[in-house]
Amino acid sequence: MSAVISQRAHWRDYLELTKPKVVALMLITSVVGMCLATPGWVGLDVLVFGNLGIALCAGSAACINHLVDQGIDAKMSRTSGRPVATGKVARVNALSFAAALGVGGTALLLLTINAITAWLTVASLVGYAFVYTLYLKRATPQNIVIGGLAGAAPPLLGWTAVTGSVDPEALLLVLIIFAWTPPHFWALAIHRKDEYAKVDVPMLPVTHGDRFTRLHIALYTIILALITTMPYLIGMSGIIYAVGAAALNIGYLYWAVRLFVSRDPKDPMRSFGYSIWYLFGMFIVLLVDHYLSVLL
Ligand code: HEM
Ligand SMILES: CC(C)=CCC/C(C)=C/CC/C(C)=C/COP(=O)(O)OP(=O)(O)O
Repeated sequence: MSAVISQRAHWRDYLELTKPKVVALMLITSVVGMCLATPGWVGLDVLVFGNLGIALCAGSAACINHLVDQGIDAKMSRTSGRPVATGKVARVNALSFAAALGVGGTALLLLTINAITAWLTVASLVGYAFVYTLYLKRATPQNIVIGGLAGAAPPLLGWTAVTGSVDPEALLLVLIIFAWTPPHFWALAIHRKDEYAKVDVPMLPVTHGDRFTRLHIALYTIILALITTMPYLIGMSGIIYAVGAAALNIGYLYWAVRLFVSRDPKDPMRSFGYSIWYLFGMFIVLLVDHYLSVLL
């Protein structure tokens, strides 16, 4: 009896299906997209309903990822404890949950924000849950490069929630996350290479080896450092951003070089950890610069 009870799904299992920490960082980028879209303050309704709608749709996409990947998740030690992989949350319940989140999020964006934000969010949901998870992930080592576009969308979604239009500054914010995704993910993929090979997922370290992946992490980090200077160069952000971005880039370039020359097996996950702080820091610096530069 106790075994049955311990297997019963808890609300925390449903929360886990939404990949809450990933979605939380996405929401920071969408909030920054909103704030940078206007010289004034963002309306509380846009801030609350816009981010809630984006979060619900992103959570829905993450839940579909758990459903589609049930088989491979169950075979990899990093993911084998996930609620759908273990059977703790039944597939039908996960599917209903994903549908409710997706329909609820889309309706909220349509009713309280605008159509362009709603449809771009749906496109990101479909891009991650279906194009990336169902197809690209299993098809090509460029899976996360192309699929990264869906995860990079939140600052644009935040921007369109405020302006109703797709503008170049918003696309630059997308480009930052797009260029960040390969060094973010490939560091983890180096660490988990054997597991990906075991389940036949063609991640770059599996298909092209460790050295090639480390080189590509370094090249994308250089591209990322160049792209992140653009907000300053085009006058979108000021000196506070320039200094903050430079410091974060020096840190990431250090990790890229270290990863390329070092053989310490702990370094890939250290670099992965830095990637998350890097993106968080970059968007916080964009935000601080946006509000403080009027004072300078
Ligand atoms: C296609 C694009 C991406 C891929 C393939 C990817 C892959 C991953 C993987 C495999 C993990 C490890 C999860 C785990 O520990 O179980 C992870 C963690 C994480 N990712 Fe990404 N990611 C992508 C895009 C993003 C984006 C766009 C963001 C946010 C803007 C993000 C934020 C995070 C965060 C915060 C974590 C840590 C989660 C935790 O500690 O539980 N990722 N990512
Ligand atoms: C609407 C919107 C903004 C949608 C974006 C949704 C979203 C949550 C994207 C997350 C990207 C991510 C964590 C990819 C890893 O998937 P994986 O399957 O390679 O990694 P895993 O093995 O940890 O599941």
